[in-house]
Amino acid sequence: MNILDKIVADKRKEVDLKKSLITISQLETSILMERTSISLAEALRQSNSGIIAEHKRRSPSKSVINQGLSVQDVAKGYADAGACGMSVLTDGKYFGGSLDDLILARAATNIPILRKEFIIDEYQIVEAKAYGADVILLIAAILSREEIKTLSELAKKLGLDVLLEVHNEAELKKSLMPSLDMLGVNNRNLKTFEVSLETSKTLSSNIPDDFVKVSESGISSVEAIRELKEFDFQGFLIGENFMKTDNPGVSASGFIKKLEA
Ligand SMILES: O=P(O)(O)OC[C@@H](O)[C@@H](O)c1c[nH]c2ccccc12
Repeated sequence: MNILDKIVADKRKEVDLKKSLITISQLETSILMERTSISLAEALRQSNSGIIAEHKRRSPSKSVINQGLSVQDVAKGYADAGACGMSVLTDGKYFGGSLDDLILARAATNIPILRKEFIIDEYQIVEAKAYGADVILLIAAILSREEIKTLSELAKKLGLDVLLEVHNEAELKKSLMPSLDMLGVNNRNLKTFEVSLETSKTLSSNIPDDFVKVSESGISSVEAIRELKEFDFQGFLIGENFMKTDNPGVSASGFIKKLEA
């Protein structure tokens, strides 16, 4: 079993357990169900920098990145830095995140927030909305076309944006459908952890213009973003490069200033 299979097997158990403890109707009583979501796709279309800054304490590829920060401070720092959006890891076992992180980030900022999670069930989409997310991630490597359709259509019904993540041409071909807003190319292979920005560059021409293109992972320089922009990418998801520092907001701010200079 590769790491992605393991994560998904654990996630199925976790979701089954949660469903037995808190029903969808209970989730739907959250006052955040009434909140109007902010579109990340729209924000990216209008942004110069296109930075989506991530809160990530640890990861299977890196182990510990930064365990000692308050997610509210990180969220405020990213928003003050001029990040276009924020991504919050909510997986606990492999990434050290939680739904509390999501709701605390929500309380701290008004920029669009992506729930970064391994979504395999409609339950997790209602949960995303109930805890204040604006956007959900769907990962093509772990979903069938039918599942992508059902999940993305539910997200749209709840007013959420959908970022669909691919890593190769087959995943991209199987996934294209109108209920997606953004197409993300993950430069990291989630099965082997290999990272190459070439993945984004190679796949970009196969992504139709109606989707906002996002390049994800392994981005650590302004120069890399300038290159990716030439391939029509408008969004750039950056985690470790900011999170490995003592003050991710300050690093994001310096990065964005340099990019916009
Ligand atoms: O820390 P990085 O290399 O900047 O990567 C951020 C983000 O792209 C990465 O965390 C990520 C992209 N897709 C995912 C899917 C699940 C978990 C994590 C991810």
